[in-house]
Parts: sequence; structure tokens; C-alpha cells
Amino acid sequence: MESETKVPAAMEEEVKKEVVAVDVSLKQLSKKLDDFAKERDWEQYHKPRNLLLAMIGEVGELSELFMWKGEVPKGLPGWGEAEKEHLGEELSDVLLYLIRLSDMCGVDLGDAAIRKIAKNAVKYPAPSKGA
Ligand SMILES: Nc1ccn([C@H]2C[C@H](O)[C@@H](COP(=O)(O)OP(=O)(O)OP(=O)(O)O)O2)c(=O)n1
Repeated sequence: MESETKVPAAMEEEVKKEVVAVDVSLKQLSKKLDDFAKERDWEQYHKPRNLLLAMIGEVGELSELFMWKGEVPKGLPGWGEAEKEHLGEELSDVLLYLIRLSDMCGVDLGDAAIRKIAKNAVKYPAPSKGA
């Protein structure tokens, strides 16, 4: 019983150590994921197709949080703290697998995303605000 109460507290400490209020970059996350995989000898599993399927699985878990709720207003009024925390975890799982997938495909995701936004702006020009 004692260990049951200690484990979550210890985990909480580990999480706190990691959580620092920074504007984290994709490159920083990418490096953390690389270290994480190396430390566990998981690089062998982090092949593009595996990562894609893992990401899709996490998109499914993310979708479950919204399932049967009808339209959900911005800011998620009525959602409890635990539910929002869970949402943050599922969003993170999707993001982390996406970053790792991009890395394992040799795609610089930040660079690709900036280029895609620029391309979108050409395809969908904003209406001019002048007279
Ligand atoms: N081979 C693996 C397995 C996990 N992870 C990391 C990336 C994800 O952020 C998280 C996913 O972990 P789980 O597969 O345990 O999934 P959940 O955290 O969603 O747990 P559960 O499915 O029990 O809700 O762990 C990873 O990088 N490589």
C-alpha cells in the first residue's frame, strides 16, 4: 500500500522537474524525444510507419474525449480540470509522435510548417482592408 501512495508522488516530482515555463521550440522537443528513445534503446521501434500508426492511435484517443458531446464551445466550458489535463496529454501524444515521425522522415517540421503557411496565404489571399 505504501508504495502505491509513493509512486504517484514520485512521478509528480519527476514531471515537475521537467515542466519549466518556457516557450518550447519544436527543435527542443525533437531533441528530448531523441534522447528519450536513445536512453531506452527504442530507436529500433521508431520507424516511420510505426510512428504514423502510433500517432493515429493517439488521434483516436484524442477523439474519444470529444465523442458524443455534440459541438464543444471554445474554451471548453463545463469541462473539469482532470478532463482538460487529459486533453493536454492526448494533444501532446499526437504532437510528440508527429515531431518524431517528421524527424525519422528527415523533414524539418518547423521549416515545412512556415513554408506551408506562406503557401496557404498565396492560395487564400486575405481580403484587402483598404477602401
Ligand atoms: N514506443 C513508444 C511508446 C511510447 N512513446 C511515448 C510517446 C507518447 O507520448 C507516449 C505514448 O505512451 P502510451 O503508448 O503508453 O500511450 P498513452 O500515454 O496514451 O497511454 P494509454 O494508451 O494507456 O492511455 O509515450 C514513445 O515515444 N515510443
